[in-house]
Amino acid sequence: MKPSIVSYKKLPEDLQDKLEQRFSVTAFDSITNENRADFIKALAKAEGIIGANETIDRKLLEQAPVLRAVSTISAGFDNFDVDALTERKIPLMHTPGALTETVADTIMALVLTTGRRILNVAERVKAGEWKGSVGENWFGTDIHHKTMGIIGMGRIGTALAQRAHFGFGMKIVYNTRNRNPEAENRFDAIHMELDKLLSVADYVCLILPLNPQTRHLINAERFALMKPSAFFINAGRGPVVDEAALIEALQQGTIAGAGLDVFEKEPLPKDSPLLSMPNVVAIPHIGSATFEARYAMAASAVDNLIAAMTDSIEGNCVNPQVIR
Ligand SMILES: NC(=O)C1=CN([C@@H]2O[C@H](COP(=O)(O)OP(=O)(O)OC[C@H]3O[C@@H](n4cnc5c(N)ncnc54)[C@H](OP(=O)(O)O)[C@@H]3O)[C@@H](O)[C@H]2O)C=CC1
Ligand SMILES: O=CC(=O)O
Repeated sequence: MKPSIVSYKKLPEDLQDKLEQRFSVTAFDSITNENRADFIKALAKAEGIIGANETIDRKLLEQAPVLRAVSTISAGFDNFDVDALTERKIPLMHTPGALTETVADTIMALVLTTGRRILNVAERVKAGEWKGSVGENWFGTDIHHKTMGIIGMGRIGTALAQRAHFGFGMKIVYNTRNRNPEAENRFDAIHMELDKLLSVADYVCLILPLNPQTRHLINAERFALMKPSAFFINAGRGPVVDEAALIEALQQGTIAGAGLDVFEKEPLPKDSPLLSMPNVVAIPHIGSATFEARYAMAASAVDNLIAAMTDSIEGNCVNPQVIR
C-alpha cells in the first residue's frame, strides 16, 4: 500500500502526478475556514505533508500521529514548530536554492523603486501632473556607487550583493553573526556591527530569518541611527521590524523611505498608514513570485518530500540532526 500524504497547496499537474505515483495523496488547493476540519481529519493518517503558508504548530502536529516527513514550499520556516518536529525525529525540508536569485532581483527592484521614486512619479504622470520639464520635486536619489548595508549575508544577501556591487558599483557593508569570507573576497564587503551598518548605509536591506533572536531587531532606537537620506528595505520577515517604529520613523522624516515585501500582519491591513505614504513602496510578499521560481520551489519541495519519505535526504533539511 502506498504511504498517505497530504498536500495543502495546489501543485503543478506534473508534480502532483509525481507524488501520486508514489503516495496516496489527499490534496487541498489551500486551507480555508471551510476545509480546515477536513485537512485536520486527513492529518490523522498522513505520513508526509507538503505545502506552504500554514502555521504548523505543536497542537496541529498532535493531529498527525504517524507523520514522518514535512516539506515546505518556501525558504523560510518560521511558521513551523521545529522543536516539536525534531523531538519526534521528523525532518523539515525547505526550498532555499530554488528562489535565491529571484528574491535578490525583487530586493534590487525595491531599492531602485524607492530610491528613484518610480512608483510615486509614475502615479503622478497617470494623474496628469506632468506638465513640463520636471523640477526637484520629481527627483530621486542615486543608487550607483552608494553604500548598501545588507543585514543577513546568506544565500539571498550574497546574490543581492552581487547585483549591487557588480551591476551598480555599490560599496557593500554587511551584518551577520559570523563573518562571510566569500562576500568579503568577491564584493570587498565589510563586516560591521549592526548599529554601525545602520549609521553608514544609504540603502539598508534586511533579509533575515524570523526567530526569537531577530524578532523586532530593528526598532525605534535603530531607525534613529539611520541617515535621514537613507532607505530601508525589508524582504526577510515582517516581525523582524517593529512596524509601528518604522511608521513613526517615516512620519518623522528619520529615514527617507521604505521598500517592503513583508509586514507584521499579512495581508497588510487596508488602514495601515504605510499605504498612504508616497515614499513607501509596499508589495504583497512577492519575493519569489515568478513563474520560474514558483515552479522550481514546488519541484524542489516534491523531491525533498520523496527524499525524506525514502530516507535519502541529501540537503535542504532544516533539522538534519534527525536524519537516520
Ligand atoms: N520575501 C520573500 O519572498 C522571501 C523571504 N525570505 C526570507 O529570507 C530569509 C533568508 O533567506 P536565505 O538568504 O536563503 O537564508 P540563509 O540562511 O542563507 O541566510 C540567513 C542569513 O542571516 C544571518 N543571520 C541569522 N540570524 C542573524 C542574526 N540574529 N543577526 C544577524 N544575522 C543573522 C545568517 O548569518 P549568521 O548565521 O552568520 O548570523 C545568514 O547570513 C528566509 O529565512 C526568509 O525569512 C526567503 C525567501 C523569499
Ligand atoms: O517568503 C518566502 C519564503 O520562501 O520563505
